[in-house]
Amino acid sequence: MTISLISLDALWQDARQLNLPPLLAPWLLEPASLTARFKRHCQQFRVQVLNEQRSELPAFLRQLLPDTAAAQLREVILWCNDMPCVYAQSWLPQQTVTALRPLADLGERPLGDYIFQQPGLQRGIIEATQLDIALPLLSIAERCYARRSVFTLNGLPLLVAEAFLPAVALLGKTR
Ligand SMILES: C=C(O[C@@H]1C=C(C(=O)O)C=C[C@H]1O)C(=O)O
Repeated sequence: MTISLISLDALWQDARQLNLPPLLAPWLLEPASLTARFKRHCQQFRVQVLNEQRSELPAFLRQLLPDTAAAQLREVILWCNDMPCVYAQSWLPQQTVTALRPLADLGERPLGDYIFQQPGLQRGIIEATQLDIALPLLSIAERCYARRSVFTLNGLPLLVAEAFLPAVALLGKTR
């Protein structure tokens, strides 16, 4: 069984009910595409793919993605002006990837650039938590705020989780 680089098994709560740090709150609560928000804040934005493979869904995600046996796991770093800003972990159920072929070979194309263009996109509630993120290759070992939500595209689900790395606080608060 393959596992993700980082386990996001934590106590997740509705982000609107949490007392979030003022500098991070606009990022954690962003209802639209995080990719689009970063592109507004950065001269250079890019996606670094860390891992993309078919995986068994971890038990702690089964309630969020019921009826999902296998999924495509995608782990990326979002870079803004050469600073690592987000570690993202997405779980794309096999039935969703089969129906929406571009999800099968995104490569360095941001997931958000695809899903936010699809008519019929719906987003569930945004949950948030704090958890330890260790990315030795980037010399990162931090307790970070993270968010996650389930998207549905014409009824087909996928889960996106994003952990905000320390560099995000340097990006300022302008929209
Ligand atoms: C869902 C979005 O896509 C972003 C890009 C991701 C990717 O390319 O894997 C993952 C999470 C998001 O930060 C978004 O832009 O909101």
